[in-house]
Amino acid sequence: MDGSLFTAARMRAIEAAHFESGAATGAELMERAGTGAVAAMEAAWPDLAARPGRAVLACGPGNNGGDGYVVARLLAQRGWDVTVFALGTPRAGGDAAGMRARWGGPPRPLSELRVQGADLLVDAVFGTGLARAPEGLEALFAASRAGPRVLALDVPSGLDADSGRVFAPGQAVRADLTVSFGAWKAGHALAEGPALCGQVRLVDLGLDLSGAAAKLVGPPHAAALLKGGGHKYDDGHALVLTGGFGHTGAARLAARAALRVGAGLVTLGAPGSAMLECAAQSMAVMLRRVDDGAALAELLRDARFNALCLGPGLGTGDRAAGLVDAALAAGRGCVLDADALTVLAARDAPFGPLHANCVLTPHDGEFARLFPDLAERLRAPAAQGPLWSRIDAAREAASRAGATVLLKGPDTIIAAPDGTVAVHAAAYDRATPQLATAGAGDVLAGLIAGLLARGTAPFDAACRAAWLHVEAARVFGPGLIAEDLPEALPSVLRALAHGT
Ligand SMILES: NC(=O)C1=CN([C@@H]2O[C@H](COP(=O)(O)OP(=O)(O)OC[C@H]3O[C@@H](n4cnc5c(N)ncnc54)[C@H](OP(=O)(O)O)[C@@H]3O)[C@@H](O)[C@H]2O)[C@@H](O)CC1
Ligand SMILES: Nc1ncnc2c1ncn2[C@@H]1O[C@H](COP(=O)(O)OP(=O)(O)O)[C@@H](O)[C@H]1O
Ligand SMILES: [K+]
Repeated sequence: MDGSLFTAARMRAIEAAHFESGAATGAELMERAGTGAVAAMEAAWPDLAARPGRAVLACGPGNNGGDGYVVARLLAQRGWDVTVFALGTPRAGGDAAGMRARWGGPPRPLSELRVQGADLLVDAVFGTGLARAPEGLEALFAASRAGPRVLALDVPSGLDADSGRVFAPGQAVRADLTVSFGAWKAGHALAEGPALCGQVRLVDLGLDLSGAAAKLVGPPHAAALLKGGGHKYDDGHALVLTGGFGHTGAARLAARAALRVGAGLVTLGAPGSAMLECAAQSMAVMLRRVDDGAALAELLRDARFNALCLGPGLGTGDRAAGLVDAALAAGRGCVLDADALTVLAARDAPFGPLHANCVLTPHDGEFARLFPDLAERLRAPAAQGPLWSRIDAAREAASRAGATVLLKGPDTIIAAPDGTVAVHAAAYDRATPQLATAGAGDVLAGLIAGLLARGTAPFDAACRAAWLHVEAARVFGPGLIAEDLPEALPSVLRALAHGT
C-alpha cells in the first residue's frame, strides 16, 4: 500500500465532484470498477483465469451491488457459470439498477445463498455505504470462511470502511482478495481490515483525489537518514534515562537504536545503583550518573544534549517523576514512552508540561490510561456507522496533548497537534508479526530519539522511525528478538542508499 487513506464520506464527495465536472458518469465508473475487479482477480489467481468455473455473487441494494452486477456480466462473458444472490433491489433509475438489468437475472434472494461447488464467491453486498450493523448475513459471513476463494468489492461487507472495525465479532465477510475502487479506504489499513481483506489491490478510477484522512508512511528518502559529513555533534547527542539495577536492558536497547539510526552521540543516564551494570555492557554508548531530577536539570545545562528518551525501564516512582519533570522543563526533543507515560497518566493534569517537541509513544494500554475517554469510544459498540477509528482517536489525542502521538500497533498511527495524521500499516506485504516481542517498543522509542537528536522534526521522526522499525524486522525475519532490530538497521540503510 502507498499513498493516502480516505473515508467513505470523502470518497462520496470526490465522486460527486467527478460527476459534476462531467469527467465521467456513475455508470462509467461502475463499469471501470467491475472491469478492474475482474482483471485484479485474474491477475491474482491465474488458474481461475485459465479455467473459469462456478462463480457465486452476493449483490447488495446499493452501488456496491451495482459493481457486482458488472462483475457477474463480465465473468459470464468469460465462460463462468454465474449465479447471483441479491439482498434487496437497487433504486429504480439508478446506476446499480441499470447494471442489474444489463446482467439479466433474475437473481435469487440472498437468504438462499449456497456456495457448495463454487470456485469463487464475489462479495458485493455493502461497500462504503454500510450504515449500520448488518443483519441476516450470517450465511454469507460463514460461506466466506469456507470453500471458494473470496473476492470482495471495495471492502468486505460488514467491515466499516473508515475504521476497519466490525459492528460485532465475526459479522463481516473474510476475503482472500479485496479490490479497492479509486483510493485506499482507511479501513483497509486499520484494525481488523487487513485480516478481513486478505490482499488488497487498487483499481484506478481516474478520480481527482484530495482531502485524505491520513497519509500512508512510505520509505524515507535516503538523504534524510544517511550521514552528510561533518562533526559528530552535527548529528546531535541523545540522552536515554534508565531505571535502577536490574532494569537497564530496555533503556540500553533504546540507546543502541538511537546510535544506529545516526545520533552523533548517545549517553545513558543511570542512577548510582545501575552504573556498574550499564558500564559493563556499553561501549559506544556513554554513561553519566543521573540520580534524580535535579541531577538531570544540571546535566541538561549542556545544550548539546538535544534529545531525550524517557520511559523504557524507567520505573514509576519519585525518581522517574522527577526526571520527567526535569526533562520536559528543558524543552528539548523528548520521547515519552512506557513508564514515563504511566507517570504522566497518574497526574491530574498530565498534558500541562508537554510541548511541541515531545513525542508520546503509547501502546493501546498506555493510550487507554492517558486518554480513557478516547479509548472507550474506540471500544464502544455502535449502532450506526461510520465507526470511530484509531485515526480519529490519535488525532484527538495529539491535539489534547499538544504533542506528537504515535499510537503503536500493527496499524501504527502518528498524529501531530495540528491535525496531520499518518498511518504505518505493518500489514499485507509489510506484515511483521515477529515484532510482537519484548523490547520492540523500546527500540522504537530509541529510533525516534536518535532522529530527534539529528534534528528531524517530531512528526517526521516518528514516521521514519515507524518505517525503519518494521523494515528492520522484515529484513531480519522470523526468530527476531529486540536486540536484533538495531543490528538490522545498517542493511536497511544500505538498501535505502542503493535505492533497492
Ligand atoms: N459512487 C461512485 O462513483 C462509485 C461507487 N462505487 C461503489 O459504490 C459503493 C458505495 O455505494 P453506496 O453508497 O450505494 O453504498 P453501498 O455500500 O452499496 O450500500 C448502500 C446500500 O446498502 C444499504 N445498507 C447500508 N447498511 C445496511 C445494513 N446494515 N443493512 C441493510 N442495508 C444496508 C443502504 O440502505 P440505506 O442505508 O440507504 O437504507 C443502501 O441501500 C462503493 O463501495 C463502491 O463499491 C463504484 O461503483 C465506483 C464508483
Ligand atoms: N503484530 C504486530 N505487527 C506489527 N507490529 C507489531 C506487532 N506487535 C507489536 N508490534 C510493534 O512492536 C512494538 C511493541 O511495542 P510495545 O507494545 O511497547 O512492547 P514492549 O514494551 O515489549 O517493547 C510496537 O512498535 C508495535 O507497533
Ligand atoms: K463488498
